[in-house]
Amino acid sequence: MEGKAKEEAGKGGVIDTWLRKHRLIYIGATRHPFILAIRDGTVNYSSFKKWLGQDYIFVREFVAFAASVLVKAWKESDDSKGDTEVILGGMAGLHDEIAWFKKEASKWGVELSETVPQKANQVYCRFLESLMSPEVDYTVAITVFWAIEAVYQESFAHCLEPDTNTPPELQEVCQRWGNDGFGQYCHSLKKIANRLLEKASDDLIMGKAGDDVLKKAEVELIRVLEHEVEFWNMSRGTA
Ligand SMILES: Cc1ncc(CO)c(N)n1
Repeated sequence: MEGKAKEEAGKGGVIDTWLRKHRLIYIGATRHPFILAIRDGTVNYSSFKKWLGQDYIFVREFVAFAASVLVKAWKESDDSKGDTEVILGGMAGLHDEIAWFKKEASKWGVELSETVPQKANQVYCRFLESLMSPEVDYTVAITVFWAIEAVYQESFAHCLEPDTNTPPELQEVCQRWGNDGFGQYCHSLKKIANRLLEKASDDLIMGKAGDDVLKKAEVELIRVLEHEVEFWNMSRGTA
């Protein structure tokens, strides 16, 4: 990152700078018509069930990605900052989430064992798999990790705001990602990502490596947002 960008980032962190820069796609991912339909109570239940089955498959893949991020945190930082605890806490949450998906699927009559990943889901999972490689920098991986969690947090918290018409039977789903604890967790991930991005930016100024890492983190962040939009689109489609 150049001097000016860094100066600006100093005010709210690198991530907020990027979110301002890529605002349209960020809004696209966090205020998608699928989410707006939950929020105004017009959601189509076949879409919801489709999302549920597909997201279960995604989350199982995401667990493996989370494990790869944990390994990177353990390897690359001295962990005096406690990064591994934050990630481990996230993984514990994913463990609960998988149990919750099974319970929810049986409630809605979705047969998880018969659910096949749709195209957008396959593409997103392949993207995650590419980021599990040891070659991928911890800074890039944690930025991606934060973005994936943050999109759901922002999206579902939006459905829980006052004066929304989120159907009572979907409140619990929205609570899962929209609750304050999940918000805190996302904030912790964001702080870790910002710290590492800041460091990459300092390394760049000192003439050390860093430029590649920053560029790649920004590119992959945008890709996450694009994949999230596609994932919502897939869920909304009745095919
Ligand atoms: C597609 C998708 N993105 C993000 C999350 C959550 O964090 C999820 N469960 N599924």
